[in-house]
Amino acid sequence: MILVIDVGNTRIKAAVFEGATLFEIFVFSKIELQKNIENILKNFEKITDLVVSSVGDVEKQSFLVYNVVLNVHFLSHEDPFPFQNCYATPKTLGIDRMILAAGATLQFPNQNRLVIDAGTCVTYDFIDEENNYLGGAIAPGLRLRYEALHNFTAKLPLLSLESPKDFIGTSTSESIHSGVVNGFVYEIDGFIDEYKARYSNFIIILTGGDTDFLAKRLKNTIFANSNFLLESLNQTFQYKIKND
Ligand SMILES: Nc1ncnc2c1ncn2[C@@H]1O[C@H](COP(=O)(O)OP(=O)(O)O)[C@@H](O)[C@H]1O
Ligand SMILES: CC(C)(COP(=O)(O)O)[C@@H](O)C(=O)NCCC(=O)O
Ligand SMILES: [K+]
Repeated sequence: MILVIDVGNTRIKAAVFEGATLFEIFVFSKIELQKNIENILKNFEKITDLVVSSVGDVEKQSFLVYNVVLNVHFLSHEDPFPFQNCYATPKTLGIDRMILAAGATLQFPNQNRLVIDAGTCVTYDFIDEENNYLGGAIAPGLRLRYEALHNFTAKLPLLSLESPKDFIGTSTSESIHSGVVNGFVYEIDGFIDEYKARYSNFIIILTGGDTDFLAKRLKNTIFANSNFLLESLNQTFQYKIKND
């Protein structure tokens, strides 16, 4: 049994797998890390390996303390991946994006794939049918847009995510919701349309904390799976064991 942990910039997500079977998912904050790992290890005594993907600012030591009872693995760009990395700066490519690309390559063979991860940032990653990872885009995520409007102005309040009533906002709050939510949705659909203009055929995987909110609002057909990164982490680790 393995415990996979994805440290993002907002939250930590963890999952217990045995082979391809997912047993349970846990979502928590950085300060609750130790308490959660200890609980998980107590409930799943068969866990032998801890597999970590981190783009957040959690110290490696927070995981290395478990080295006495578990094999601790930090995935990095030096591990084997099932695609050709064509990024001009492969060492600065986020490990979360590499794992998403690996999951897309392994789960959807012989086709073009676009992965959209709507987390703290929204990231786009494209892997063509010959398994070349081409790159994509990084933009502020949904929550970040609300926070940026508040933090960088004198007058705008900090609002929580809400569906705009219309694209014409008739108050300060409605204008903010329209700008953030509609703007985000138009942007994602706009990106998808650009990819469609260049590639006749590809599948789209949507993941990240805003998956469910976005899935029903996009005009394009997508495969929505908020657990895609955790599943991909498990698959990338299995791939590493076979190919190291
Ligand atoms: N309970 C929650 N706490 C924080 N963000 C949440 C929560 N539920 C949904 N979200 C949304 O999830 C996004 C963060 O997604 P997530 O995948 O957790 O990010 P990351 O992987 O970067 O840590 C935010 O934009 C926010 O709108
Ligand atoms: C773009 C990211 C900040 C996204 O992080 P997330 O929203 O998943 O927390 C992360 O993938 C990262 O730090 N990337 C490094 C730069 C790059 O991928 O080119
Ligand atoms: K992301």
